[in-house]
Amino acid sequence: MQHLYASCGLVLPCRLWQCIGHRLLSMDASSPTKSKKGPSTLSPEQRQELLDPLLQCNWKLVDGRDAISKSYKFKDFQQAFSFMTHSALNAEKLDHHPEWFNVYNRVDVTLTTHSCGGLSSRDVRLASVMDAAAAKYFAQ
Ligand SMILES: C[C@H](O)[C@H](O)[C@H]1CNC2=NC(N)=NC(=O)C2=N1
Repeated sequence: MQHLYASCGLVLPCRLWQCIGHRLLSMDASSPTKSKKGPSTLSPEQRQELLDPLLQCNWKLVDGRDAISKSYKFKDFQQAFSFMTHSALNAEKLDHHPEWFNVYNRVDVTLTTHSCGGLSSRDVRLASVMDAAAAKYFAQ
């Protein structure tokens, strides 16, 4: 079985995806995310393990801040807005929210964690959720 990872057409074996997902879950359980301190920024090792797959799927590091961004293009406004609705509902469930901009069929997304001032596991999770939503709504 395979998991369609992201809208870039990259297909990761399900086992690899489970490995990344499992890593995210254990980070959330063991890191201060669950404590009053809130999420912490990714370590260099976590960046390599968790961010590299996203950078292969058209996510880019943002100049001048610890954030990632991606521009999605859909067939029309209806699909772009469906993607945004789906992503917004999931962002709310994750209690983690994107910075985004929409014009017609384009949605530009920037992810970072405001409370820790940089990239955390929550951004990786939300990026994965948005890529899965984009695949559902046929981003080009
Ligand atoms: C109170 C609430 O949990 C926080 O404000 C959450 C909500 N969504 C968030 N989203 C993002 N991107 N960064 C945060 O630090 C953040 N914090």
